[in-house]
Parts: sequence; C-alpha cells; structure tokens
Amino acid sequence: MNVIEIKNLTKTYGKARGITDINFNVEEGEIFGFIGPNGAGKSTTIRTLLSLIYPTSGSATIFGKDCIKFAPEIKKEIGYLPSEVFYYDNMKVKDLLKYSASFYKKDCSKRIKELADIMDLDLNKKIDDLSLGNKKKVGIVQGLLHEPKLIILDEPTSGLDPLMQQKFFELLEEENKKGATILFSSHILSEVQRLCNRVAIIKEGKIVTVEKISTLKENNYKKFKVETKVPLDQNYFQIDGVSNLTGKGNVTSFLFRGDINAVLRKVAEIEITNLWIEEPDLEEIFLHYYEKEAK
Ligand SMILES: Nc1ncnc2c1ncn2[C@@H]1O[C@H](COP(=O)(O)OP(=O)(O)OP(=O)(O)O)[C@@H](O)[C@H]1O
Repeated sequence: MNVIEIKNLTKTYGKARGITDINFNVEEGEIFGFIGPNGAGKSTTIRTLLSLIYPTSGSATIFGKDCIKFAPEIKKEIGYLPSEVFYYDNMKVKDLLKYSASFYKKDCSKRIKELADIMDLDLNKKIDDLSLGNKKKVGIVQGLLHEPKLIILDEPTSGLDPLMQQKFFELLEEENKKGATILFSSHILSEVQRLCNRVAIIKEGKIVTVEKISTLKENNYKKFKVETKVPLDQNYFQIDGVSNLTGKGNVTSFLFRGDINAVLRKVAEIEITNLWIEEPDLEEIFLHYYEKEAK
C-alpha cells in the first residue's frame, strides 16, 4: 500500500518555479529519501503534502485521502519536522510540548519524557535559552510525541551535532520498526544512504529519478582511475558507457556503466603505472544523474 501518492504535482510562486509535475509514491513501512540541492523543491513538495500551501495543479493523497481536502484528519497521523523551527521563546520546553500534545486525543506525557531522555533535552529550560541544536531537538520531540504513522522530516539534521544525529537516526529506525513510514528530505547524501530504502532525486523542481538505494549502489557504475607515465589524450577513454571523464596530469578518472572488458581493452593498449577500479559513492552517482539531465 502507498502511504503517499503524488500525482503531477505543480506549484508556481507567481512566475517563479516551485515544483513541476512531481510524481512519486512512498510505500507503507518505507524510509524514503527525498534528495536534491538547495532550492530544488523539497520543501515546496513537503509543504504541499501538509496543505501548508496549495498546489497550482496536480494532487497528492496520504493514507489514500486527498492531502488538501482531508488535511485536518490526516495531520493527526503525521509527525512533521519543518526545516526551520520557530517558537514562542518565552515558553518553557515542557509547556510547549504539553501544548503541542493537547492537539492529539491521547496522553503523550510518557513519550515526551522518553524522547527528551533519548535526545538529551532539558524540559525545564526556556525556549529562549536554547541553542539552535537544542531548538531542533524540541522540534523532533514535538514531531514524534504522538507516535505518528507517517513522519515527514524536512532537512532534519541541520544544527544537530554528530552524536545527536546518530541518536536521532536510531530513534527514526526504531519508529520505523514499530511501523512508521518516513519521508526524509536532505541534501546530505551520506545520511540518505545510511537510512533510506528508496530515494527520489529532485533537481530544479523536477524528479530526475526514483530508485532503490541498493540499485543505485549496485554494480551499475564503476569508478576508474588510470595513472599513466604521460598525460593521456583527453578523449582516449571516451567510449560508450563512460561519463564524468576528467584528466588531471597523469591521472584520468571516469565513471563507467557496462561491460568492463571494454575499458580493460583500452587500458591494455597503453602503458599505465597504476589502475584503480572502485565503487562510486552516492555523491558521484547523484552528480552523474544531475549532469545527465543537464545535457
Ligand atoms: N514563498 C516563495 N515565493 C517565491 N518563490 C519561492 C517560495 N518558496 C520557494 N520558492 C522557490 O521555489 C523553489 C523551490 O524551493 P524549496 O524551498 O522548495 O527548495 P528546497 O529543495 O526545499 O531547498 P532548500 O534545501 O534550500 O530548502 C526555489 O526556486 C525557491 O526560490
């Protein structure tokens, strides 16, 4: 079953591009990554899903229901962490969380304490006195205190130190094991790689691809680095399947997809001093997608 279904979703801000014709689904139980550079349209998509802004055209459903028409009902089952959190600074953390919890028809006090313990958050402090990272923690507890079925996180780790990021990821993995579906936007590739089952890559308001992380990382691409005694002709390795070809002095590198014997035959024809064949990291794979689309 799909928890989120996005169909031809478009949002323009006056004449400015927001998102164009976005399509993807998030299945129940998935941790789904939504990745792209700044300004690509991640927040616009997420805000539309939460009916904080209205689409120009297209539609989306959450739990099978239109996300705009049924927004109040759907939101009870969603935990949302916005990319930027704003609070009434004068309140104490525990009062703010109590107030947030009052929107749900269940007692969340035990869960608030558990989450505050995990995230090392002092409930008795005033919001005003918190650092940016601690404010983010308040947002995290606020998003998770009602044990939502769907967790939507917009750039959740900005401001958290590495130890807290780790704890937060463990928390998300636990929520996911308990059955929560998670949509997670980020421009940090390593965290997506670590957490998510599938990703949608967005660029300039359009989806470039939706893939399983395992497929992205599979042997589709190899990274070649060839060192020669003298610099190679720039186009020597320009054969079918080669991309991201760069030469720096005596070292030529490229990504390759296909039968690697084709590359090895080219290698055999020249004098080399060293050869590396590696798995590319996600960053290089994403760059490859971006560049391919830009052509
Ligand atoms: N309120 C607005 N008015 C006009 N343009 C907007 C508005 N909000 C977003 N945009 C534009 O829509 C596009 C997508 O922005 P969005 O914030 O969705 O990107 P993003 O992928 O979330 O980026 P970031 O990681 O920087 O938050 C950008 O070109 C942005 O300038």
